[in-house]
Amino acid sequence: MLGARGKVGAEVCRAVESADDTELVAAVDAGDDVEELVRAGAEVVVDFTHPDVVMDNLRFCIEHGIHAVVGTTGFDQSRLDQLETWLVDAPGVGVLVAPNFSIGAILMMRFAAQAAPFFDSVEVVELHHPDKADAPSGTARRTAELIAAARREAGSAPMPDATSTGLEGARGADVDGVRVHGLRIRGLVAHQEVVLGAAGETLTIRHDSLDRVSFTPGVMVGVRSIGDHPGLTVGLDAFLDIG
Ligand SMILES: NC(=O)C1=CN([C@@H]2O[C@H](COP(=O)(O)OP(=O)(O)OC[C@H]3O[C@@H](n4cnc5c(N)ncnc54)[C@H](OP(=O)(O)O)[C@@H]3O)[C@@H](O)[C@H]2O)C=CC1
Ligand SMILES: O=C(O)C1=N[C@H](C(=O)O)C[C@H](O)C1
Repeated sequence: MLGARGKVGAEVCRAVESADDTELVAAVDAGDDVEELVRAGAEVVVDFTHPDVVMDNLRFCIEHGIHAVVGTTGFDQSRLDQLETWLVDAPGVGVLVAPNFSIGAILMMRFAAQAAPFFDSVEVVELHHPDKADAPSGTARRTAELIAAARREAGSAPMPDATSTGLEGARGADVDGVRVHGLRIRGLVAHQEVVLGAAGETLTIRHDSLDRVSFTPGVMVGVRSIGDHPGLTVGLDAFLDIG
């Protein structure tokens, strides 16, 4: 485990230790020697650290032939391309990058993409605890990309928006043409709403992670599956039987 003393890392350590078919061989956090992963013979590394350090961690894992299950966010296309490049020299190694491991969040993204072509307007609102480093959240970024792809494929018209003047940021970030708004509120964990609208109606799809245990079943699916999936996989959907 990389990020073993972090909020999610601590939950993952508990899940790995309490399962019959997995063993926690190394619990590494900031300041610890990453070589411990190799000395301990880790077959799979789970990374819940920080966007600033995750790429160095993954280069280390790939170079040492260790599969990786990555929850850390802050990934854009250039980072994913970099991982693909490193993986060319390590053909047996699998890396899973999943912006959200909770089954509810994965379904929320699916439902949003499915609904998006049926409405004129779609915007994403993500709400998180204020200790979060990245904005928008990885989940919101991925949701917006999926919505944009679904609308492109359906030939949807551009979304209506008459804004011609306003304060910078007031309309959120533009991710692939989809507006994403971020709130950072003490007391929250991880929440997201996708708000869709057409003449005379709106549809709101909301997901709430109320506790970080919501992420661990999905992480365990990733840990058990990644060895059979060499190369880069983005999103846990590929390992779930959800069509
Ligand atoms: N994909 C998903 O389902 C989810 C993803 N996340 C993402 O996971 C990441 C971590 O979230 P969270 O647990 O809340 O954050 P935390 O800050 O609670 O935990 C991160 C931990 O990683 C440690 N760390 C920092 N640098 C290194 C390093 N080089 N090697 C090993 N450990 C290191 C930190 O130490 P220190 O504090 O001393 O710097 C800290 O203990 C974030 O990017 C978050 O967005 C979160 C929830 C779910
Ligand atoms: O930092 C968090 O807490 C979370 N990060 C992930 C993200 O950026 O989407 C997943 C979840 O939202 C919790």
